[in-house]
Amino acid sequence: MVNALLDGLNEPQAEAVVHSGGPLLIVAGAGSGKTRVLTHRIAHLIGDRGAHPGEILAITFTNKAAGELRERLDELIGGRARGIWALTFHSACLRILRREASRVGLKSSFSVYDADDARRLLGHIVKDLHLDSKKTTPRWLASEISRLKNELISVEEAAEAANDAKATLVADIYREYDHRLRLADAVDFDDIIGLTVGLLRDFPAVAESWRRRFRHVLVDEYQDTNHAQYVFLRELVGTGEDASELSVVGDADQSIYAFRGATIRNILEFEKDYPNAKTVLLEQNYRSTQTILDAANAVIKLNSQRGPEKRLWSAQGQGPTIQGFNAESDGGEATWVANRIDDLVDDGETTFSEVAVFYRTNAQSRAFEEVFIRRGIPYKVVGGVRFYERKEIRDLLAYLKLTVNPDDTVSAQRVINVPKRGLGDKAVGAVAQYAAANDVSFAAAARAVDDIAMTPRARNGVKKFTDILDKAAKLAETAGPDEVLEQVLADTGYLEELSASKDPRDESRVDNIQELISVAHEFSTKADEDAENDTATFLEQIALVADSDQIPEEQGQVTLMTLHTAKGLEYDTVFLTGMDDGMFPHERSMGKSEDLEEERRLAYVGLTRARQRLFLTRASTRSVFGTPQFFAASRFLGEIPGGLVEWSDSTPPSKPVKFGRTPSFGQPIAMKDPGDVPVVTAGDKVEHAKWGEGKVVETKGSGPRAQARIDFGVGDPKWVILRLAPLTKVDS
Ligand SMILES: Nc1ncnc2c1ncn2[C@@H]1O[C@H](COP(=O)(O)OP(=O)(O)OP(=O)(O)O)[C@@H](O)[C@H]1O
Ligand SMILES: [Mg+2]
Repeated sequence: MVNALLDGLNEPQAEAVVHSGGPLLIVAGAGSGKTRVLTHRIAHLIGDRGAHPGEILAITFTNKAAGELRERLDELIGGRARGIWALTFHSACLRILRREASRVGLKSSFSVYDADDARRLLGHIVKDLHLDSKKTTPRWLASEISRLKNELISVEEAAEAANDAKATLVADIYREYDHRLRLADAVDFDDIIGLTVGLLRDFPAVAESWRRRFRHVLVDEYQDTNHAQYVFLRELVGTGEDASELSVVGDADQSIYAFRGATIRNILEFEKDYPNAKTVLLEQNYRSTQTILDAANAVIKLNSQRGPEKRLWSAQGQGPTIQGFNAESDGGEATWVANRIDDLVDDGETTFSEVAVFYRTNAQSRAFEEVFIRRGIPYKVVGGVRFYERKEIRDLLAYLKLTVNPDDTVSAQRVINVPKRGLGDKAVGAVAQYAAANDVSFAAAARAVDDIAMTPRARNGVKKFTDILDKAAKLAETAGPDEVLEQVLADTGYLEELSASKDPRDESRVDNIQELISVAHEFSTKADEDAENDTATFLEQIALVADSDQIPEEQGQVTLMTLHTAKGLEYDTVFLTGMDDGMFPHERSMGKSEDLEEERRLAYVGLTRARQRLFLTRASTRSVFGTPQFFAASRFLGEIPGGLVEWSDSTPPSKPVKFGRTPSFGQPIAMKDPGDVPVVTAGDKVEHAKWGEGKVVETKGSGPRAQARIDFGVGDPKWVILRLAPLTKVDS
């Protein structure tokens, strides 16, 4: 057994696998087998050290990664792997919370609010407190409160620490938000971790029993843990005599979730936090060619905030040179990428499923999708607007959530008048007011509708709503989520409303609902013996899907995703696109050096996903909100040694394209020579080929970025890029 598990591991890897006793830290660069070591270590614990699978908690960054870990273990040690908890932080803490709910003041049927629910709840609060929702946006509040929760700062501590108007406002809303969450018997994502920490801290006996249960805790991607997750691990594992064995693997250079509170501190100071820790360094990369590694190393070297110096090397040889392409437009960039993919697949060099296209932000997928559809290149976009974020799906899930937790206020307010039941804002407001005055949940208030002043028609509507909920809740006691959904659809007339609609989008909504019912049906009839298949579990699974959980299982599709989602994955062929300053590094991150370093780590993550072939592409103009804008090459490109990349350019534009529409693919828009760019100032008269005569209102930028806002007498004044616009100055 020992040999079988250690076969195919190098010396430090094997050392990490068999290490026993104190805490273990494996720090190493990308592709050095960290995840592989973790998997082998678990197999070793069970196979050679006699650990019971139930004693193992393995924390991965996504549910998909957890699934893969289980699969790999199945290969290594067979069915015995089933009892281990291979979960994300959120799934693991949620399981613990469900079992101990009453101790933290929750019912075991509590709801999980995702980001959208949380923002809605904050929206209600902003409205009820008569705050300006443009200045105090729910999105901003959500991120402020999330930051506090990730730091484990309680409502009281936030209020105490608040020393200016802004912090006081946030603290006040934090208090109200938490109060309303508890009234709704709901937790948000950050609470899942925070409440579990509270549980372990406040109930030493509970902490001890979980510690006895999980004798081995293993964490992948440790560099992306935030403070709350760090404390959770500490509390769970313990530090005394009875501490469990903690093994973490990570790479400070791949920490890319600072915006969610992740802090490299956790990995940099592991040895301080756990003084008897053993540290293992891995230096051989098994994933990529030396060329790819050289490029990645050259970029990351420029960061000042780093872990121990790593010398990552590959035995795979130099491999092909990196290919770079300077496109004139984002459409041209996408066309070039499609051409390369077609060539590689035609030549039998790779398959579609071994190709990934990365970009910085979700919106960038559109240009690629358009070209791929035209070309018949099969693809799948990971992330973006997700199935479970669609309106009709969220509506139905709201009903489903209410069957499990009748106090779920955000869900109740969402669907009390969906489909329409003759309830105006006034009636809904009256119910909400009653709820606030009596400190009960919205749905509880709806049930007391006889005590609330409103028109008989509205009262009837409310009663119809609570009747539907009661009936659905009753069915949910014995039936699966698919049957409950079908009954809700029948009772509410939701489908009829969609069918009667003339909006063409409503047709696809009906398809989506069908899809949801199929998913629910599949879930309900799942044969897996130890799987729970009640509605609450179904909802939980949906609430915790992460972007990278949707990576295609079926073969034969190119994968399109953001760089953040690409973490931990690998592909034969990788296209890193949108390599323009302002796109990547992202515009918002170019100011502060620590933000720029985070972007550089993201570049490092992207570059190191490639096994064989790496392509870097950019475009000098991109359509931003329908208007072409000029971009300079990403500074990261300049950081890669020239000899590693072979650049090519698109052919210069032959004929000018009319300004004012998105440049079409492969048809770059014309740019004036610098000498021909009109120089204008406010007050100047100009003539535009399409819009006619206008007057310059203001100007900004200089050189190739010079822009002017021009009033053409119709609509709002328009911003144009002087280098691109078919515009001449008119002497007056
Ligand atoms: N000793 C080894 N022999 C052969 N292949 C290996 C060895 N160690 C790792 N690999 C392979 O190298 C690739 C990278 O390994 P793995 O994904 O575990 O690296 P990682 O350090 O977790 O990377 P990342 O930092 O990107 O998460 C995988 O395909 C893995 O199977
Ligand atoms: Mg990994």
